[in-house]
Amino acid sequence: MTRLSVNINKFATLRNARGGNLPDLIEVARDCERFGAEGITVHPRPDERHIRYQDVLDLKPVVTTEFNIEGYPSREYLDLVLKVKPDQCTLVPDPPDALTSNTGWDTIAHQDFLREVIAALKTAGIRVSIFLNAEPGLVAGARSAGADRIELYTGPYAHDYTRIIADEKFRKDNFEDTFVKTAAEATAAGLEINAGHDLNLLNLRYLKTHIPQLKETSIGHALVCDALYYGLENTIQLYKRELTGN
Ligand SMILES: CC(=O)[C@@H](O)[C@H](O)COP(=O)(O)O
Ligand SMILES: NCC(=O)COP(=O)(O)O
Repeated sequence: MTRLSVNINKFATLRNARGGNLPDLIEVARDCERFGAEGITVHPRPDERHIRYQDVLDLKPVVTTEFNIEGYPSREYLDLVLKVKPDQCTLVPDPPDALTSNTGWDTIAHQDFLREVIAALKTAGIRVSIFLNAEPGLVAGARSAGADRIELYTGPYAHDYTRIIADEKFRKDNFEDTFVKTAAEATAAGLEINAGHDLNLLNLRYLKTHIPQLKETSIGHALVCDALYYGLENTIQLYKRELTGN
């Protein structure tokens, strides 16, 4: 089974736009779970452009499925997650001014740093996933750093999706030899696999079909946009249907 973890960053973007508490993130998280979400993901960025550190503290007692906190392992991030102790931390190499996450870790160059951070989080009983580009050669470094999971950065997959499904040579070079091979390497190394970034109702089923061992997809931007048209409950059900194949 592949869990759908709803990333609620963009609900916080809307809330912050007016300075009040509408939409109320606590209600959003509760409703997402009531509508079928199997996890809640947040990504508190240093500038608190959407999710604020206080939101993370407020959400902790509310989330009853799986709580996944993404972020760059700065001192502030680590102090927060070691206080909150979520089910999972997903480490991303984003600089503070990143518009969004747009690359994964160099698990070789950052091996010592990742190993130290991951050890501290696992000592606190937190599962650790690290954001990874679909490059099979990076998997060994993720394993030796002590990660429990990798999260495949699916931005390039989403960008190239229509060519991937239409062009056999392009598909081999940009999906089979990257995403599928990286997933196979990770499974062989004993790592579980998450995926996320720019996944949507168009491209999700194909990814799940070709990487059936996916444990979790965390989806936010497109899901929130779809919810504006289809409603949140219906949208969550539509995304889950793409993961179950029904
Ligand atoms: C790690 C990842 O791909 C997403 O969590 C992404 O970072 C979303 O962040 P924004 O909502 O700030 O774009
Ligand atoms: N880890 C990916 C995530 O949480 C949401 O990414 P996106 O769907 O907002 O691109």
